[in-house]
Amino acid sequence: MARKLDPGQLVIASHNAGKVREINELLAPFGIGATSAASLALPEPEETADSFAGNALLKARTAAEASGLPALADDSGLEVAALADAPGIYSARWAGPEKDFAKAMAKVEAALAEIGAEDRRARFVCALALAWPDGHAEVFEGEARGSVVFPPRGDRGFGYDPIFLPDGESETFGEMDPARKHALSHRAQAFAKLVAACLE
Ligand SMILES: O=c1nc[nH]c2c1ncn2[C@H]1C[C@H](O)[C@@H](COP(=O)(O)OP(=O)(O)OP(=O)(O)O)O1
Ligand SMILES: [Mg+2]
Repeated sequence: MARKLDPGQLVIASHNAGKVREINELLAPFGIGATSAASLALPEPEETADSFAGNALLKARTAAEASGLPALADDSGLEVAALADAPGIYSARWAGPEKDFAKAMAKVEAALAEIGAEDRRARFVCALALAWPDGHAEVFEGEARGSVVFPPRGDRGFGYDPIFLPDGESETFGEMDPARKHALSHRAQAFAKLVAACLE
């Protein structure tokens, strides 16, 4: 049995504004007041684990310990099949310290061109970790399957959204209405599992 989350205060342990916005939109129907890690000036831990779940747990535990509140962290990334699932857990790092995702998307295109790959299959993966100050934690994973397209399309969303075309859709995550992204995304899939386990 997963531990239930009280509708009190929750810290969103992320320094990525795009993610924080999406997580707030997902939390809105549950009446949970969320504070951002940035507004509490929480430290940004080094992501030393070798999996999405491991890094999500590390971020959630650090924030729960520092704030004394339950903390929700998200570790996510883009896996491109022809690139042996790169950039994967290194998705943020491919954008460099300046967080230049135009550069990161161009790197994906160049890496595919370099090996002459025609296979464009890709997926977004998200691990959400919920940690309490006493050390208890729960992790939930979700994925969205699709393909990468070039050139990038659309300026909604964040990160690699402009090159991700979900299976069965005609618009990239960068083009589509945010509500549509929430119906399909890796983050929304993981969140639905969290809701079923910890909020209902
Ligand atoms: O829905 C998404 N749409 C587009 N790109 C996405 C998405 N979800 C993850 N991504 C990419 C960009 C992000 O920078 C990286 C996650 O890296 P990740 O370490 O989990 O997040 P981060 O460093 O940006 O913020 P933080 O660790 O403070 O939560 O994967
Ligand atoms: Mg990060």
